[in-house]
Amino acid sequence: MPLHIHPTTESTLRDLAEYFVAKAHEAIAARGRFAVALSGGSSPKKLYELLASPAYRAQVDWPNVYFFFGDERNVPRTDPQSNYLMAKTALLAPLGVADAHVFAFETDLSPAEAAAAYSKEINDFFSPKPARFDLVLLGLGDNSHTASLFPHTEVLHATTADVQAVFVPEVDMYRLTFTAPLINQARAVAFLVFGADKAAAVRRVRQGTRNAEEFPAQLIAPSAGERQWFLDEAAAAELSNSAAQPD
Ligand SMILES: O=C1O[C@H](COP(=O)(O)O)[C@@H](O)[C@H](O)[C@H]1O
Repeated sequence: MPLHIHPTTESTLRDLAEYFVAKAHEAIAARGRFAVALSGGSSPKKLYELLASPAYRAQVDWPNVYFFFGDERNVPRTDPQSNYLMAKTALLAPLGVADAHVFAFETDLSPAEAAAAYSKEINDFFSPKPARFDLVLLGLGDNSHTASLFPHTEVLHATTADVQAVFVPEVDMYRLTFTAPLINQARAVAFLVFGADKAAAVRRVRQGTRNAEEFPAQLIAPSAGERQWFLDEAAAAELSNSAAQPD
């Protein structure tokens, strides 16, 4: 079912953790490894803590998991805003993931150089095949951005499956982000959204008039993969019954 709505944030997180475990099993059984792109921002920390907790840590063959980041703030890895730091603290360090399995942005480079270097790392990892993540985790901002695909930014028009740097006036900083074409090459994409302050964005992205300039998350539509939404009831509150039906 592409749309998973739960009464609480906790049950939403558990469902997504189970989905993560299932996708990891599937990928490792089929290809010997699981390549996942983590999301950042405020929503996924609890998911990462759950995955590292005793209930889930034994369910995944972590040594065969490779971690990437779907976007990053252009800040040092030690900065509290760093997506890498959050994931390291909540997930990677508690699990003892080897550094060689963690692909973090080199934010000491210029934004353009960091984006180019990350694109190359991704291409080298998947070479000779095109970059195809087993799972891309995504959040949704209350302005309908996802990854660092912000409204009215140039990166929304990207036609190449790579990583780009974008200056986002709204947050007054450079961000580094997967382009929509790169995300859409994934085998699976999962949005995690909770809280009433995201309800309007969920409705606009899922049910609103097509307008990716205003609602960038509308760009996410895997060409040969699945797209899942994990919502709590508060985030799903503005969906009409018909829109609450599976995609
Ligand atoms: O996919 C993502 O979405 C968030 C927006 O999520 P929020 O929980 O911070 O509102 C984004 O900023 C984040 O970096 C990204 O990976």
